[in-house]
Amino acid sequence: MVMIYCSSQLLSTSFPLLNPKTLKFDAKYSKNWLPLQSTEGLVKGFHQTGVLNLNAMQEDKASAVTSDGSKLRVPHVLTVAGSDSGAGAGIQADLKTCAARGVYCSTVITAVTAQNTIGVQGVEAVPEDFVAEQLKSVLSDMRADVVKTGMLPSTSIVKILLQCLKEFPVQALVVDPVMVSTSGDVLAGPSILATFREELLPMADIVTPNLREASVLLGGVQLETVANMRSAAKSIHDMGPRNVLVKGGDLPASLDAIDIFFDGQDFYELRSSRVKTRNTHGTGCTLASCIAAELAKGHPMLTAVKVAKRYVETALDYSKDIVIGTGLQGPFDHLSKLKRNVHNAYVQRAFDSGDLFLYAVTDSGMNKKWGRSITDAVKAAVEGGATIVQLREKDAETRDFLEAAKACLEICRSKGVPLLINDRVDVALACDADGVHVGQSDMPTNVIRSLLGPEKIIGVSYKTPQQAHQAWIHGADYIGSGGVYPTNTKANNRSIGLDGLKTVCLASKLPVVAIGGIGLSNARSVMEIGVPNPKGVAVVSALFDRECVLTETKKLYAVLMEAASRVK
Ligand SMILES: Cc1ncc(COP(=O)(O)OP(=O)(O)O)c(N)n1
Ligand SMILES: Cc1nc(C(=O)O)sc1CCOP(=O)(O)O
Ligand SMILES: [Mg+2]
Repeated sequence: MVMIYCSSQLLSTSFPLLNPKTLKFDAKYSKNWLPLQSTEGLVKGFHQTGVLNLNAMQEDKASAVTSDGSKLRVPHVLTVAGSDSGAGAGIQADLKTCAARGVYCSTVITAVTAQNTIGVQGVEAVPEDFVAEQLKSVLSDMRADVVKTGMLPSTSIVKILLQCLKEFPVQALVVDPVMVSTSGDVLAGPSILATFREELLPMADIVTPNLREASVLLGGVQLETVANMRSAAKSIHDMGPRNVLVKGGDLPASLDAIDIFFDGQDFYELRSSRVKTRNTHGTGCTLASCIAAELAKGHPMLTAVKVAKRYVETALDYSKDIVIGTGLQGPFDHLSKLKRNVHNAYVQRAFDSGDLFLYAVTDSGMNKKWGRSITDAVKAAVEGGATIVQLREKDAETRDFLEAAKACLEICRSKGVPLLINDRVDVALACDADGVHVGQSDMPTNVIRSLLGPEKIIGVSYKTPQQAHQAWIHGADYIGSGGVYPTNTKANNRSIGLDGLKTVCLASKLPVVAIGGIGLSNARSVMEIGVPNPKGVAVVSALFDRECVLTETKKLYAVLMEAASRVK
């Protein structure tokens, strides 16, 4: 017998599955488990078979959570499945799903398929001993929280897996009973059916058959209605799995995608609108691995199933018109990222310090004063020679700001000019802007980087050499330094003068753009301070608090070009 001891506070914050309040529910959901005793501060549990199971994981997490942050374990799904060369399904879908859901995924490959959007051209099973070796390598060292199975091509492989799970128990086993591919190709022969029914399903915490698989498991019954699905879920539950999800994606004459979830007591009819798309290859693998990922995070089974269904629906909707392959069934985009490079045919080029040369920063108040839209102002600045644009719309409504940003992006991209958003990382993300400019009190650079990704431009405002060093350490791309001169555009702004700018420029390993009170009359002095930095000037009122933005931008560009030629 194995016992663990945890404070109730730790239980409730870190281990919802073992919270005394929910223990009853978990004992039902994972029927190998029984609570022995539940007292004020202590919970003792044991596995009926005497095998260390859920407790092993929780115990491990307990020490990880209470020790220093660097020891924190991440949720981990091990997928035991076949490789799909087309990468829409199988191991490849599982890896992408777990990555998208923020869960680590290790892989044991049971078979290699030659497969594309037309069908399965070949299957090569991995030798059984080698499947066993992969299982042992991962489970003996890496402690998976949840195992998810896909293609299991032979009875022996099922037996090897079950043996390994006895030796290295995990929190949950998710079984996607892959028997026939969506293109109709058989991936697991009839001999394996008995082993599925008699040995694998009784060990499963959830099994996720589609209509065809449910029918095969039940000896060929016809499944054509939601009522049929309910009775199928019940009959499959009788084979031993703790939960059953019968997927009705192929249900004839249904506008919705209806799945039936049965936990042994209650039925849940889960509905989502059917996404009209050819790109459905791999939805089964994806749904099961997402369930596994959510379980690994500690969510209860029904929550995991609902999140997984929503995840698949969202990914399908995002991918509904992408075109990969010539066959009837295409893959979808698990990470919802592919289209950005297809739609606009725009791939962001690397940031270059030369981009800072004439840096136009918009101001909604000035645009209103002169009766201009943001887009008209940006168009004029770009035509006049601005080499980078920042939308600094301090009092715009978020929705208006986003719409304006999208329109300005089109203008800037048509001229190859990067467009940054001031302060609002959310708006930059939503419109896929080229980057952001932030100040000292905005989001930290490393957080912005993790949100925006490695290719985006991050500029940060700094006034001192020490701060300039920080910007470099934290991974910014450039520094905005000022106010060089007094300005009316930004309230209570401390000026650092040309000397202050020079000190920052000398200390900075990053390119610097000067800002604050700069215009036609003094841009030359800024560019000629006698150090390699600054790379340019950032201006607001000198361009936008003027009658003609185009003319003023052209004039400033000419001044800067002349200064640059002198510096050379
Ligand atoms: C190029 C450039 N440099 C500095 C600033 C100032 O940014 P911040 O300190 O965040 O102040 P606000 O612009 O938000 O008022 C800038 N916007 N651009
Ligand atoms: C937005 C901003 N940031 C500053 C800083 O010192 O960081 S000065 C400034 C305003 C710049 O406007 P103008 O070109 O009209 O002087
Ligand atoms: Mg700011």
